[in-house]
Amino acid sequence: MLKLNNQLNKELLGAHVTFETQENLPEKVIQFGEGNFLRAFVNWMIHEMNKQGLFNGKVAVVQPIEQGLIPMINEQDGLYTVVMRGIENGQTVEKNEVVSCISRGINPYTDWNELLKLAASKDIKFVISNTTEAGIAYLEEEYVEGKTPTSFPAKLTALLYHRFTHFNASPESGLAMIPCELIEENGKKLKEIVLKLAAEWEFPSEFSEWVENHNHFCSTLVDRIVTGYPRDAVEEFRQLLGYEDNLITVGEPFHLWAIDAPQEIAEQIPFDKAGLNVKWGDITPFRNVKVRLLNGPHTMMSSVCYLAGADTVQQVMEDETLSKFIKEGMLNEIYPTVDIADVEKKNFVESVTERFLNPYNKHYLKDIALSNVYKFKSRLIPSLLDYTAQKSALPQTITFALAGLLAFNRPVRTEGNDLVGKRGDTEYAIRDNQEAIRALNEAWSKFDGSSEAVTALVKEVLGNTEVWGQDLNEVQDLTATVSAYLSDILELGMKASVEKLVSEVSAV
Ligand SMILES: NC(=O)c1ccc[n+]([C@@H]2O[C@H](COP(=O)([O-])OP(=O)(O)OC[C@H]3O[C@@H](n4cnc5c(N)ncnc54)[C@H](O)[C@@H]3O)[C@@H](O)[C@H]2O)c1
Ligand SMILES: O=P(O)(O)OC[C@@H](O)[C@@H](O)[C@H](O)[C@H](O)CO
Repeated sequence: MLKLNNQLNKELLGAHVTFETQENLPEKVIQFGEGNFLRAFVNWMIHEMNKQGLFNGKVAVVQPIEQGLIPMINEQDGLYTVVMRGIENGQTVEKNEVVSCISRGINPYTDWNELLKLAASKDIKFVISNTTEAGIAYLEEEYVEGKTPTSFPAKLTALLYHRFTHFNASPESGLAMIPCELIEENGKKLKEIVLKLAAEWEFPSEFSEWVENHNHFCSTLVDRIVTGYPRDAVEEFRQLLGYEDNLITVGEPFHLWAIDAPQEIAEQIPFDKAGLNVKWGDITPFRNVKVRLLNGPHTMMSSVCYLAGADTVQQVMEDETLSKFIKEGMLNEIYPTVDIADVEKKNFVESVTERFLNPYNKHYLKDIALSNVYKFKSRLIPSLLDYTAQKSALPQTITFALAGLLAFNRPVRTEGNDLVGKRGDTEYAIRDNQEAIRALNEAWSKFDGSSEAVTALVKEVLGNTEVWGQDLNEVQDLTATVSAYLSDILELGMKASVEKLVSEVSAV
């Protein structure tokens, strides 16, 4: 890799920025995932605790898949800048901070033994992860001693087994797993897969008992909008910071981490004592409100508003029609399905609206649209079903967004495993899980433009139980309504169709 003269690393750091190196702290955390979010959220928090002398530990970062940022992380001695931009309590926040809690990056595909060695360290207490929703998934695979397993849960199982044997099953050697993946009961799901793999790999039953009794798998819910590397403002940041940093990650000041863990873990990793917004205890209320009222509207806008011409969340919120569309969905359709006190709900919606309008973070709809079929299923279908059950009618804007999702996922061609869609003259990548890609590609390939073909396409896609986990055609009136909206989108274009929808909804 090309080394730049002015690139951030330990040597350069002293000359350019003030910080505490916390050089000799022990590695206490193994972290699966080196992405933008973890660096701007968990690592930023650990850095904050270290600054206050409350944790005194470093993080060894492991790349979960073969391609990743480990070489870049090591090139910069684990250092990178978190750029915080936004409005907090009415005040503009603009902070740049070099985070120094990462000791090193380990590539398990080239250094598996190094990772096992670390797993056998008495200092290690935590495994933190964010491997996207796709990462906590069971994959059938063989265990071959000394060989890097493929999936993240399989890597974790092998690593825990090594620790178990190294410490002769001692209860004190158990770890706390703190996953951040945005799936329901992430900790519980991760544990189930670990135990399933342990049984399949015929590890001794004492290992499973040790996993059960002396390790904790905490379910968590994370919240911070992180837009990542500022790819369209690289020069601006180079000037501002005075050094090159290939790992800058941009995020908003707002942060919330709800962690369901026993008291002893809260004491070992005392985020809240460092003034961080970490809530220990039941995470269910936080999860419902956040996934439905923040991620849900994001997913609605990622297909509909992108095809209507907007590129960023801020542009959506500043456009009269598009913001009405999103607000209608949030306030009148999703809001009644969230079961928490009205005051809290109102506060949350107000803060989300302010966060969506953040003028400093460019949050691209194309990024949010990654895996948007999968996200629609987990972030919007529950609201659609609850609303329909409550009101005996379909939520119009969410239903329209479902039609918009089908339109967004209309391929003009394929490229490797991805599909390519088109907005005007601009092509965009359609990336999703294999079932969704297959279902949409097949359905659109039969489409001949007739009105019967629209209904047939909608029926086929909504009926794909592999994609949705159920047959959505069974929801009263859904097939016909989505078909009508999709016909509008195909005939009038997206912007005019949203205008039509918004005027119909406001007239009711
Ligand atoms: N960016 C945000 O605002 C934000 C906020 C809250 C939660 N999240 C969650 O964090 C996740 C990562 O976001 P990011 O912005 O850091 O993305 P990123 O692309 O920077 O990082 C993705 C990480 O996931 C790993 N990964 C990807 N596919 C994988 C797979 N199949 N198996 C194992 N690991 C895999 C990558 O190696 C990388 O470490 C998202 O899926 C999202 O649910 C993001
Ligand atoms: O990160 P994703 O791709 O799972 O979802 C896109 C956004 O909805 C998400 O990143 C939010 O900004 C985040 O969940 C806020 O905490």
